[in-house]
Amino acid sequence: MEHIITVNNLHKAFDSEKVLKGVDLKVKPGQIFALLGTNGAGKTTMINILSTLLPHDKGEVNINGFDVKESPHQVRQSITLTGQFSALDEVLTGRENLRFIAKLSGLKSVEERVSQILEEVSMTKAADKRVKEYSGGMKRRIDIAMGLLADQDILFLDEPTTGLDPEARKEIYGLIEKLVSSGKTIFLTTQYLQEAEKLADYIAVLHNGKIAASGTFEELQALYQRQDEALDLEEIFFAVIEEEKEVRLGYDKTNFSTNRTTFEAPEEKW
Ligand SMILES: Nc1ncnc2c1ncn2[C@@H]1O[C@H](COP(=O)(O)OP(=O)(O)OP(=O)(O)O)[C@@H](O)[C@H]1O
Repeated sequence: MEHIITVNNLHKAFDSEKVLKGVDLKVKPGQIFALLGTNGAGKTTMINILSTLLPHDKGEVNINGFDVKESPHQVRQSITLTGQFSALDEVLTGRENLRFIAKLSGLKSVEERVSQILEEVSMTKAADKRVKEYSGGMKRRIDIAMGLLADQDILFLDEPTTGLDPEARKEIYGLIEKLVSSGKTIFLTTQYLQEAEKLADYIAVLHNGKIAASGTFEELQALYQRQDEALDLEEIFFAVIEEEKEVRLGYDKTNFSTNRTTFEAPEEKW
């Protein structure tokens, strides 16, 4: 399968607020795909639609060969979602939390699977301590571990490092890299652009309800330059947003030059 996630012309409105206005994107299997956007751009809305939690108004979403509207059950069997807020019971230990979810999911060989996953997220040593004694990074690792129990192919991680200190963020990124090297596809949102720059195989910027720019970091660098100077992802992100504003309002460009001629997602690069 060339693309494990395909989104075509996706629209979503809440009452009169149009949040997604024709999103197109494609994700290759085994990639780390980072969706970036300012607060309120619609990143969580996207993740919720792609993971079948929220119905969309128009367009097609295909996950692992299944349409989210026609085959939500099969989509759910292909994915896991770790949201922005921890789903852990603080009174239980990490192991007990995992055991609970493993049993609820009807997994076989629960103890063996739980130990295996604890090892995978490097939490074997602290597994029998109560979650309330864990650091933020440890909690997040158990949160991600819950999603790994059933061994799905695609992981949606909504801001997996938000609220963590730099060291804990590094640990989570190490874990994400490990998961991808074991064959998972990761679709994540993040506010930490430097980390997305280092980690992501493919980056898309959601702005004004559409993908305003997308590509590998190197492709984005080639498209957005300032006087032939290479930009980092943060500078590219602001250039994209600034450029969109200029195009919508009809301003002249002043600060940034781009090699872009259109503002459509560069399909040929997928
Ligand atoms: N259930 C809902 N009902 C009404 N409006 C909603 C709902 N969910 C999201 N919105 C609105 O949709 C817009 C996009 O929200 P969303 O949470 O998807 O953005 P985001 O990019 O994830 O933001 P953040 O980075 O702050 O988490 C916001 O204006 C939000 O208020």
